[in-house]
Amino acid sequence: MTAAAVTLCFLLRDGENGSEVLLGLKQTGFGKGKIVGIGGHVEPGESHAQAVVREVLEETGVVLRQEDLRDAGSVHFVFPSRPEWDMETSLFTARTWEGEPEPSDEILPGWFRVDTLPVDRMWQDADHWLPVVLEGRKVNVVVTMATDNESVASSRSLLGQAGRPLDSETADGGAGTKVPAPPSGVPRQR
Ligand SMILES: Nc1[nH]c(=O)nc2c1ncn2[C@H]1C[C@H](O)[C@@H](COP(=O)(O)OP(=O)(O)OP(=O)(O)O)O1
Repeated sequence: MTAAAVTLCFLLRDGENGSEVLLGLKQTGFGKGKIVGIGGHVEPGESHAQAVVREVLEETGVVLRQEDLRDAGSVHFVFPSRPEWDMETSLFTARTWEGEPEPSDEILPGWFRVDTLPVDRMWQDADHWLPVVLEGRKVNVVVTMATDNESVASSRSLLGQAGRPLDSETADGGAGTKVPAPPSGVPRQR
């Protein structure tokens, strides 16, 4: 089965306490209740850049220009127990856009400090690749999920980059998701 083509864009800004990234609480569908990157499926006939500009507009109201996108590589999510969920995800960052993020039916957007990402409320693999992307580096990672479709069975960098999480095989053993208290202002939706 071919992995679905999806795309994510991480908007970055300078906050009072350092760099901040726009993420969002997923309010519907796949990954509901998790804090996720902004993006979605690439439609037939669209480039990945066109798709991410459209998705960011649909989900947050923010207007991006393709020329302001920075290519940050890709992550292949593999769900061996649910191959129909496999996704090949192109990643972008952006530092220039128009408008302020607004909630949509799908996403409740929010700014998070890059040095304290809400990893306990994200897909468990986020910690394996997102910090690298937000540092401005490119990734090319294959993340294989465990049979619970939540834990990470392994993650492997195809770039052979240095750095512990990306070039190490992990074996989280299918443990359940940790559910700590949510940060204030963002409702828990699990
Ligand atoms: N293991 C994983 N870790 C992660 O961080 N994001 C993942 C992931 N598996 C899937 N995703 C993301 C990638 C993709 O943007 C999104 C797909 O969710 P959906 O099918 O709900 O897509 P969307 O509803 O956002 O797209 P559209 O339906 O096209 O609007 O989930």
